[in-house]
Amino acid sequence: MDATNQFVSDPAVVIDNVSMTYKVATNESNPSGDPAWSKLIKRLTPGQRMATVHALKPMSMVASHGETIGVIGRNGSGKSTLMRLIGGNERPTTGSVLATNTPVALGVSAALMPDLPGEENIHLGCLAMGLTPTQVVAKYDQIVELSGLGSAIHLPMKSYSSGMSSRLRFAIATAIDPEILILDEALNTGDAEFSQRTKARMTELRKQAGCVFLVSHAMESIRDLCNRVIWLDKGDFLHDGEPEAVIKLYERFIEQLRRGDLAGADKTKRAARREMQAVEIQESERGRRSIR
Ligand SMILES: Nc1ncnc2c1ncn2[C@@H]1O[C@H](COP(=O)(O)OP(=O)(O)OP(=O)(O)O)[C@@H](O)[C@H]1O
Repeated sequence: MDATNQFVSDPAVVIDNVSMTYKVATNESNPSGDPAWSKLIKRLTPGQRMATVHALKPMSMVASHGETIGVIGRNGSGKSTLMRLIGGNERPTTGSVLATNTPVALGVSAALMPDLPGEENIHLGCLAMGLTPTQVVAKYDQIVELSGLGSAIHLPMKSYSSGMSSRLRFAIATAIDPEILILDEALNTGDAEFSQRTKARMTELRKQAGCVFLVSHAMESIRDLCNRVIWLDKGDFLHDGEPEAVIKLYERFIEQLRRGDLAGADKTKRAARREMQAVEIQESERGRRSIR
């Protein structure tokens, strides 16, 4: 059994040939060279064209229960796009995302109200995630403790620093012991003490066989919290494996770019892609998929 196959036990999320393409208006002349868009272009404001952004090129992977998967890559590589697709916030252009449960993103902030104190926002956030009022009461102390906000929990959320509100959002999002949790750049604003608590909570989730996706530019957080890492670059799924191995390749690539060694950076990318053991998801019978 190869390194990739060991990830395939007990799948939580299956990403089956998923890609995401956006069409955006641009002032650049003939950005995509796609004649099919010429009719549409005529209807746009003069001077504007449609550009095609390949935010995520076709990719397949399987995330299992008990995995904390770090998602790394340069700006604009498709990390957040992939998280939105996994979270069900957007539909992919091709392929499908299958999950064993509804993924919880730290974006419960949508349900939170800046004018209300943290304590009332705990109720709002938990209700928005489907907890009953009795369950919220049972979880309340644990959430306040994890947030580490102390008496600030009685202050309106609009008075919180970005670190404080991200701590509260993390505490709320993990309160329901989510089976699938998406943390997109959510933990970077916490201080050292919160990092310890976050780590402990994420270890608990992993032990309960949760599956966590963690997008971060902070390699220390990725090293600390993840047991698997995927690397995206300009929409390409470049590598997938043990954190140290993937981070080493990524850091070499970034260093080569910094030095202006484009040939070296390209070589690193090609090596990463070549070494990756891709999974193949097959439809064994209508509606049933198997993983190779
Ligand atoms: N709604 C959208 N409409 C058009 N283009 C988009 C949209 N969302 C993302 N993109 C484009 O898709 C590409 C990937 O963006 P994405 O936000 O997924 O990257 P990222 O890896 O999360 O970047 P960062 O590290 O900067 O957060 C970028 O080129 C971005 O401009």
